[in-house]
Amino acid sequence: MTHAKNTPADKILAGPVHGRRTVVAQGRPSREEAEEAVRTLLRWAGDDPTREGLLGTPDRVVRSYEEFFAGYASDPMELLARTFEETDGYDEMVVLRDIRFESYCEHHMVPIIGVAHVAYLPRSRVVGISKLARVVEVYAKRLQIQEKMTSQIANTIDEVLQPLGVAVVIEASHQCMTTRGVHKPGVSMVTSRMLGAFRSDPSTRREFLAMIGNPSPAGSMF
Ligand SMILES: Nc1nc2c(ncn2[C@@H]2O[C@H](COP(=O)(O)OP(=O)(O)OP(=O)(O)O)[C@@H](O)[C@H]2O)c(=O)[nH]1
Ligand SMILES: [Zn+2]
Repeated sequence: MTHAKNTPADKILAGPVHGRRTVVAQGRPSREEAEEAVRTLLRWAGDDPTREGLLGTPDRVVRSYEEFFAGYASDPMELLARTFEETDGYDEMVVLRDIRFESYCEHHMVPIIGVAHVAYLPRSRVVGISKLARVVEVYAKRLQIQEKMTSQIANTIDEVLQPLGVAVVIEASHQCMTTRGVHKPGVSMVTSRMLGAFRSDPSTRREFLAMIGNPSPAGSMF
């Protein structure tokens, strides 16, 4: 079997990396096979993949998939490797709120669009704040359910930084519920994972929840 070259998933190493990087390298279809699969779906939808307007579509869809699923090629643990210790004793929570993301429902492969709020209580070192948003991005750019994505983000920060606590809240709209199936536009799903002080200390949790504000009114954001 041939393998496409220089695409994000080609960087994936064979063999599981503690479940963080999903292994698809072995048996990965070629780019041509992926494009043929798109032609099959176009025919399944009732259209003609040889008509002019659709000729370039398989290539575009495969390129889009490289963007949508770029997260399989990254190890989020590595993103948090660089930390800073010169904080002059800063020991309050660090909160990054309203991190917008687009993910994809693993049941229907349609978008999950929302925001993540991420906080941690540093023990002695802090991480560059963009890296928290990058961790969200890596997990979002995979097939997901919201609960798993919420846990993965919190667990990764906890494992690498070993802070006094981690909190992650995600609010998102699932297009599998809004544009198909039960058709309930305006519904958003809210999930949270609290670790360490955020779990054990109600006042820490309250402070975090106050900082991120109330979940947005259903559907107003996405
Ligand atoms: N818990 C959870 N459920 C999700 C998430 N994304 C999608 N779902 C749900 O996954 C379920 C899949 O149910 P199935 O009955 O197997 O699929 P389906 O026949 O397409 O279901 P409907 O969406 O109700 O039409 C649906 O209830 C979806 O709403 C998620 O992030 N978390
Ligand atoms: Zn779905």
